[in-house]
Amino acid sequence: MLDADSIAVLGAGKIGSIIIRALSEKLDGVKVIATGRSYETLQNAAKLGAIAIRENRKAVLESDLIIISVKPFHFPQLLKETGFDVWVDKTVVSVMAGVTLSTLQKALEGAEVYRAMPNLNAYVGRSATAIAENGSGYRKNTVDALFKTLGTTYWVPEEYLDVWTGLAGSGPAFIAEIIDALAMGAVASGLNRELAYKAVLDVLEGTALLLRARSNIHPAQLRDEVATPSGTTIRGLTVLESRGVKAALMELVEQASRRSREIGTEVNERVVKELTFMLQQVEKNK
Ligand SMILES: NC(=O)C1=CN([C@@H]2O[C@H](COP(=O)(O)OP(=O)(O)OC[C@H]3O[C@@H](n4cnc5c(N)ncnc54)[C@H](O)[C@@H]3O)[C@@H](O)[C@H]2O)C=CC1
Ligand SMILES: O=C(O)[C@@H]1CCC=N1
Repeated sequence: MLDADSIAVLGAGKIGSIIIRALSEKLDGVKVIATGRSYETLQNAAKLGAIAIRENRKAVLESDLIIISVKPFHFPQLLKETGFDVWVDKTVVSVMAGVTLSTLQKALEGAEVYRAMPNLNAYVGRSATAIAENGSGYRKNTVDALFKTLGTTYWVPEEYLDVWTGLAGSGPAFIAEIIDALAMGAVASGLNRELAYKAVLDVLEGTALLLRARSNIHPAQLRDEVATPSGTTIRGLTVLESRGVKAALMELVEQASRRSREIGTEVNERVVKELTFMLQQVEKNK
């Protein structure tokens, strides 16, 4: 049973619209309200089953649970639009990269806050979503049920969220790049693009299924089973080693994770500035 009659998705962009679609299709009797800046965004959200409106403040006031899916650097502007007197007793889940629970708690006074990191594989119900909570856990089961409509959920300490962002949040982009490179290699060797692309996707899906089916064996074991002495695989692996591809992939995740932490610090500074300004305005108008 969901402990929320009405859910708002603030910022119905790429991830927001996938969330709207999943909530509308998979949860019965829940009202989904979506906001966006452009006519196209609102029209798309309405098509996916949401009540699409322009006013963030109204969306928050009319909802029990709010998902924030604007870009991290648009968060201060969003706060300006909602005001800071609307959050008491609301449950808020941010999917913004980097933005910490402490920043959210400061900005959304009186709300119960969660930070989640899904990925675009949610489109096919296969997001690996990490979620961190900040204390009361009042609507934890509801938050879990919502994100299970996108795939698998993992409840983790907040310190893991930036790494999760660098690995699983950004992951579909990294894997897409590798898929493209492998397909291009096949094209360079004479296979047509269409067949090459199909083959890479089959290999990728099959390898993930195989590793899971064999009780999560270490990938190195599978690699060694494939690599015949003096065969084709070891010739290919030698290229990866000589070009430092493994080290590059390790650094890729480290750098992406670091960027998530940096975004967290930068957004916190901007939010504090915005809140200070908003409080000054309130004092002035007294
Ligand atoms: N794209 C991805 O793969 C993932 C993105 N995220 C996070 O989700 C958030 C959104 O990312 P995307 O969907 O990729 O971006 P996006 O740009 O596609 O979506 C953001 C939407 O918010 C709207 N917006 C901006 N300011 C607004 C305001 N004041 N009021 C209402 N709507 C407003 C924009 O017009 C846009 O439609 C980011 O914080 C990102 O870090 C999280 C996981 C995966
Ligand atoms: O690139 C980004 O910042 C966002 C977070 C995870 C996926 N996209």
